[in-house]
Amino acid sequence: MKIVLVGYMGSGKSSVGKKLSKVLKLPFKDLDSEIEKIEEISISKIFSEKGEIYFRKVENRVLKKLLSESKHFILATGGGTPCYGDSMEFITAHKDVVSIYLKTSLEVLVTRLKSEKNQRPLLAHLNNEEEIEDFIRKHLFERAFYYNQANVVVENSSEDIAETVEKVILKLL
Ligand SMILES: Nc1ncnc2c1ncn2[C@@H]1O[C@H](COP(=O)(O)OP(=O)(O)OP(=O)(O)O)[C@@H](O)[C@H]1O
Ligand SMILES: O=C(O)C1=C[C@@H](O)[C@@H](O)[C@H](O)C1
Ligand SMILES: [Mg+2]
Repeated sequence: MKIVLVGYMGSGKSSVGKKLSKVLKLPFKDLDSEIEKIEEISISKIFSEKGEIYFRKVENRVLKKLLSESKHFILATGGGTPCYGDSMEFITAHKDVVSIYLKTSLEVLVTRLKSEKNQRPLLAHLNNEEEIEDFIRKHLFERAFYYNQANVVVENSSEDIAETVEKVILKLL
């Protein structure tokens, strides 16, 4: 089985994915880290030096390469992965892939991301909590169309990562 986690920045794909991989004893892959390995620079540098369009093309290509492998794994995607090109179609077309949308409330996303915004190039320019909230509200509204195409939706607005891992496992049974 391949499990693909989708959701907004800060929804917990990387954190939940790592824990889930330990419980299910499946290898964990993070699409952002895979891209950084292949490109040999950080995501922030890809955005600033090569631009977002370049990043989206690489992201789509690396996603397709990973999902075409016969190995089983848990993949944490980037926050924008399903929202560009044919990426979400590609994910849902694979019958050996279970896609899971980690759904997190606007309030919680703002709380989590305000201290981590500088690690995320799309948020780095925002100056205060109000701007962060306004940006995320609009962005999440646009992106929810893609996230909602996932096979399963799991709420991840609590502080407790283990609780979310349990919810995911119950949905997989
Ligand atoms: N219930 C929870 N599940 C996951 N992460 C949580 C939870 N509560 C708090 N966090 C924190 O939220 C932050 C964001 O999580 P994470 O980096 O896993 O998000 P992400 O979805 O991978 O984001 P991105 O799309 O930017 O890669 C982390 O610092 C994590 O510790
Ligand atoms: O939501 C997004 O578009 C992004 C999320 C991160 O995971 C990275 O993939 C990058 O910072 C872009
Ligand atoms: Mg991540």
